[in-house]
Amino acid sequence: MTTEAEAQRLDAADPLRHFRGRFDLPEGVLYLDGNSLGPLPNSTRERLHTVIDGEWGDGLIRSWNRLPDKLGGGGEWITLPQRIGAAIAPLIGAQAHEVIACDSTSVNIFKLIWAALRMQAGDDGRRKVVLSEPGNFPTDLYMIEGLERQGLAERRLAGVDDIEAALDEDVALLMLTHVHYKTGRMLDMARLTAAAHDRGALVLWDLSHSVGAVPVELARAKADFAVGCGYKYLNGGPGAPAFAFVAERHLHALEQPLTGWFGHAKPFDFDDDYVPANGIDRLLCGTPQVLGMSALESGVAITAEAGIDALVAKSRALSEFFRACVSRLLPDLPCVSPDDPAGRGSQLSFRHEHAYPICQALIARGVIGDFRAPDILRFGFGPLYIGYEDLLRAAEHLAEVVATGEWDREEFRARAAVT
Ligand SMILES: Cc1ncc(COP(=O)(O)O)c(C=O)c1O
Ligand SMILES: Nc1c(O)cccc1C(=O)C[C@H](N)C(=O)O
Repeated sequence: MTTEAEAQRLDAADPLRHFRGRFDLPEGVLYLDGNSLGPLPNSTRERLHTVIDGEWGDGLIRSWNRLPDKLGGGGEWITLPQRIGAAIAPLIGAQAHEVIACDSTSVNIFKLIWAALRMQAGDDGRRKVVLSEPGNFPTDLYMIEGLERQGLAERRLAGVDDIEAALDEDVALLMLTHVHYKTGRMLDMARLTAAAHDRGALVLWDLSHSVGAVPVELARAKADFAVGCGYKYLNGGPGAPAFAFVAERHLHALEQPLTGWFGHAKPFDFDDDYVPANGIDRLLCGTPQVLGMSALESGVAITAEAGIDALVAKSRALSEFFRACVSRLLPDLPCVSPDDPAGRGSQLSFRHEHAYPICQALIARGVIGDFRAPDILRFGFGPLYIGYEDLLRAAEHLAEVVATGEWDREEFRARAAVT
C-alpha cells in the first residue's frame, strides 16, 4: 500500500521520527542524496561554533590537551581520531581499538593496500595481485593502478559472480566495496572473506555506502581491513575525514607507507627515526583536521544514539516503500537495485536514458537525488531524517517529470562539474 494515509501511518509509527528535527533540512526540499553528502545536524552547527570560538579562538594551542571547562566542547583535540574510531566501531562490528578516523577514504585505501601487500610479499615478493571488480568506485580502482605503476601491485578485475573463481594463489588482496555505489547491491562479506582466506588472500572492504545504513559485522566475517567515508550516512560534513579498520590480529605487524609523525610511537619526542605507534594509531600520518573531525564526531554521535539495528530496519522499510510507490506510478521504469531489501544498501537506482535531465528537473522541484553516468537515477534514504510521506511525494514528482516530459529542456541538459 502506497497511499497517503499509509505513509502517514508509517511516519507516525516510526521510532526514529524524532531525529528528523535534529537536522537542518531546507524548507521545500526532499533530500534523497544523503548517500553522497549527509545533511547538517543542528548539533554540528553548535559544535563547530564552540570549536571555532571557544576551543580555537580562546583555547588556542591549549585545546590539543585537556580543555578548560569554560570552553565547553567535546574533549581534547589530540584524541579525536581514536574517539571517533571507537564510536564508529560498534556500527561495523569491530572493537574500539581497531578503528581510527583519518585522512580520506582514498588515502586510507592506499595505505591499507600497501600494508596488505607488504604482509603478503613473502621472500620472493611475488604475491602482489589485488583483485577487485570492474565498475567498483573509481578511486578504489585508481589506487590499485597507482600502486601498479610503482611496480608494487598488479591489478586484476573479475565480475562479482566470478570473484571466487578468480581467487588463485597469486592474489594477495581481495578489495571490494560492500554496497555498490551505483546499483546498491550488497555483497556477502562473510562468504567472500572466507573464500579469499581459503586461497591465502587478505581482504579489504570499502564500507562507504554501508556504515550507518546496513548491518556490517567485520569481526564475525573475519575481515582483515576496511575503510569508509565520513560524509555519507555518518553525516560528518563535506569532505569529512574517513575511517580505517585493521583487525586486531594484524595490528602488531602492520606497516604503512605514509610514515608521518602522528603515526610515531612518541611524536612529541621529535626523534630523527621513525618508530610506529602501537596499534591502530600507526595509521595516522599528519595532524588531524580538527574542524572536520569535530563535525564528524558530532554526526557519528547521532548515528550511535539512534542505534544501528533501528537504522537498518528503517532503511529497509523506506527503500521497500519507495520501490512500491515507483512501481505503482511508473511501472515501466526499470529498477537496477536488487529486489531483496536485505541484499541492497539504503538506496534504489533506476535506469532511464534521460536520467541526467530528469534528475535536474527533479532538483528544480526540490527533490534532490543524483545521477550516475551513464543512465542511472539514484535515490538514497537517510534513515535519520527521511519519512514515508517524503518518499511518496518524491515518487509523485518523479512520475510527473517523466510523464509530462518536463525534463526535456535545454537548462536541464547542461552538465554540471559535480554530479
Ligand atoms: C565506495 C566509495 N569509496 C570511496 C569514495 C571516495 O572517498 P574519498 O573522496 O573520501 O577519498 C566514495 C565516494 O566518494 C565511494 O563511494
Ligand atoms: N565525494 C564526493 C564529492 O567530493 C563530490 C560529489 C560527490 C561525492 C561522492 O560522495 C560521490 C559518491 N561516493 C557516490 O557514491 O557517488
